[in-house]
Amino acid sequence: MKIAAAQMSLRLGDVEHNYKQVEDWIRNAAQERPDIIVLPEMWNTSFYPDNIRELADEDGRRTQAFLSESAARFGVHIVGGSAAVRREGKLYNTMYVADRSGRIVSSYDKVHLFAPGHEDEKFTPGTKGCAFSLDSIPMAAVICYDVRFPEWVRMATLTGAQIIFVPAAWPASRVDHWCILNQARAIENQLFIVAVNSCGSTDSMQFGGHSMIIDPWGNVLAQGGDGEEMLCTDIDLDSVTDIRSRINIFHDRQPGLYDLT
Ligand SMILES: NC(=O)CCC(=O)C(=O)O
Repeated sequence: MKIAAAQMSLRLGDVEHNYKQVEDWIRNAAQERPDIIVLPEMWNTSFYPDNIRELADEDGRRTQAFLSESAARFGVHIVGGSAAVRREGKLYNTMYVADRSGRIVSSYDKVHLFAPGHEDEKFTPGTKGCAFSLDSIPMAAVICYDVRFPEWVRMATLTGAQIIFVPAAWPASRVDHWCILNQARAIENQLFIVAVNSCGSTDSMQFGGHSMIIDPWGNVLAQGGDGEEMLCTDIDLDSVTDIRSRINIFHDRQPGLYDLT
């Protein structure tokens, strides 16, 4: 399976520019004939302008139509990072996944909102995880700060996922955490992690890039630098069963003992 990860620089609050840019990137990535294109977090507005409430996509209608139409046009699955979405007057940081027929197969509202950046004051957290299949392969997704919560990523793994996507808008100042956490999540869950960060800067934030495609042994198959870049890599899904047969943590874990309260 071939994965393309779009590490891009987005313009804060410039929704039209960002749509055009994402459209160009999807068109260019499609020339490499990937099975899946993955976008970063909150690509419609960047993370995040003061007037986010006005700019957010009402009911995610435009985002879903755009991802669906792009996926069908280029015959590629799109894990749509996330977009700022307004539903019933509330703001959400929402991922949509479109399969190559153009069907929206999953959506996910970010559950762990980044309180140090006041995301929790503006946005409403999701209440459910995200698991879906593409080409009959089970996969899951979390968004950015979610990756700091190993229990949440383990829950996603226990759905049978072989790949977990982590779109992000992670700052350069903590890019060492980003790399280590993603690698740890791949090793401890014995699956592929496709972690796609933003790069570039806004007035107050420098995003860290260093998107990563990591195999279930923790090997980094592809890694971005600081700037814009499309990572494109083949992954061998057989390695999930191979590694789990060598060290079978899913057989050896003791879930009955994991509540000490
Ligand atoms: N967009 C985010 O969730 C930022 C997360 C972050 O900066 C961190 O966990 O550190």
